[in-house]
Amino acid sequence: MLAFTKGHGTGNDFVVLADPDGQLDLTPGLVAALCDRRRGIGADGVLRVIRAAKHPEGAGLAGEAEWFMDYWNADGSFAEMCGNGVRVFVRYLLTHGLADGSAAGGVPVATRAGLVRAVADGDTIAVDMGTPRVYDASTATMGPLTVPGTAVDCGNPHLVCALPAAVPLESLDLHTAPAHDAAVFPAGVNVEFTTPGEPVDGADLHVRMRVHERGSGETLSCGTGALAVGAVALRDAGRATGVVAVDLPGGRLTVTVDERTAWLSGPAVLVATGTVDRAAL
Ligand SMILES: N[C@@H](CCC[C@H](N)C(=O)O)C(=O)O
Repeated sequence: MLAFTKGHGTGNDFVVLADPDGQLDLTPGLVAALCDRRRGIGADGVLRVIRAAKHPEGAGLAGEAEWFMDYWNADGSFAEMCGNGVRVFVRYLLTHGLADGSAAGGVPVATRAGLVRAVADGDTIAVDMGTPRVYDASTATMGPLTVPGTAVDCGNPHLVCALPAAVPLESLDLHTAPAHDAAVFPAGVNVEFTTPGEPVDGADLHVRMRVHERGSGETLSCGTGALAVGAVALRDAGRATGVVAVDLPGGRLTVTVDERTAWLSGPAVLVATGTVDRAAL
């Protein structure tokens, strides 16, 4: 039997597996079976909680972070980064006394994209994600609709596409992945579609979005996707810094860009614990 915790950040849901010493034989097949919404637990991805020193990709950061976020997409593929995943991961560490929430500088977490730090404040967990790199123009195509977009590196790859005013966000069929340019995104891409939102108190800009995630399909929320959308919204507004409210089907995330970095914040909760019969998956 395998013990698990289930958590989510604005509806982007994860199976959390505690494997501090790296003894679990976690395979793409097991990840996909756990994430299966009919035959398994169901999730957009798996977060393995493993000591950085015990994971080959985390060992280099073991001096700075005790824990490595071993993130897997629902189809069993890896991703370099997951913004909502980090927030749920830190919620797990704090709930289980595995990290000090009052530590100066926040809770450090090693990821495939490097070290991030998170700060908890009640229901909200904010992560210093570093400044996203807005770097290229490209397109996404769905059937007859081709939408120009902007490539953004948040540790993982994103393509942010502003919809024409005549195409409502709700009208998109994201059951299948939008086609993208493999020359720009050789490792695949997460595609965000955006439309402007009404003014929101406390934010300089407001954007609504939906996302098709590499390896997980359409999800209710994507933290790095919101980060990418926030960075493009600020660029398009001619601003170097500011606060962007990003509304997704699963709720609101806030992106705050200052001279040094970019913060991603929003709720992160643990909702269930249990055991799963590995042999029955
Ligand atoms: N939902 C995540 C992103 C997860 C990884 C992504 N699917 C990829 O393959 O890059 C988030 O909250 O950032």
